[in-house]
Amino acid sequence: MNHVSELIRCTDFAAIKHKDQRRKDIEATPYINHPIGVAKILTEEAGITDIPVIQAALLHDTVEDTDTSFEELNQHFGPEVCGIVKEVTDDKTLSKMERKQQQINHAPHASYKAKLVKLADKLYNLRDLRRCTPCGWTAERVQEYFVWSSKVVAGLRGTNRKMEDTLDDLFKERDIII
Ligand SMILES: Nc1nc2c(ncn2[C@@H]2O[C@H](COP(=O)(O)OP(=O)(O)O)[C@@H](OP(=O)(O)OP(=O)(O)O)[C@H]2O)c(=O)[nH]1
Ligand SMILES: [Mn+2]
Repeated sequence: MNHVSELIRCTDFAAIKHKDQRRKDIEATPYINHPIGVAKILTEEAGITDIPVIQAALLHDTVEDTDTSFEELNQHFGPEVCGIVKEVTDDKTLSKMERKQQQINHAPHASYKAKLVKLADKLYNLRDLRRCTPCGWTAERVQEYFVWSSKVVAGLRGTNRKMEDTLDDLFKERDIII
């Protein structure tokens, strides 16, 4: 199958899976805007043309946030895409604090392709936080998310200059020393 239809298949799959999910902003933006935006950062800003990386970006939150299983991803999109999504999926059996710590610990050991998806995910979410504060979040919680993200990004360095430089500007704006 050609690359365009591979990408549309992923977009369609993710849109169906995330259909009842909304972002945490006041406007309750459809959640699918996030994976599509992560894929766009990779193609438009980071210069990535590797199709499995873009597919994984489109699908990256389906297992973590919906009823999707890795078997399903493997069946529909094959082992490479499924493997990248697995690498960027938090273990939901752990507590939130443990999950956050695991992201910091695991980041340096992720594959190059998974690191690309993680960088784009963090960049999207930090820009989103800058755009507006999620419902119920205090300014302190926003700042903590920036500080935690900077620790995850520290383990992803040396992967993509463009995304790392853009992230660094966002950290500097928040007085986070990197
Ligand atoms: N900035 C922002 N984030 C929102 C919004 N709506 C949903 N999110 C999601 O919330 C997650 C960050 O919030 P947390 O409180 O840290 O995590 P939680 O959802 O597990 O409780 C991100 O998940 P994630 O993509 O899995 O990434 P991460 O948890 O690895 O950072 C992000 O995509 C929004 O309006 N603004
Ligand atoms: Mn995400």
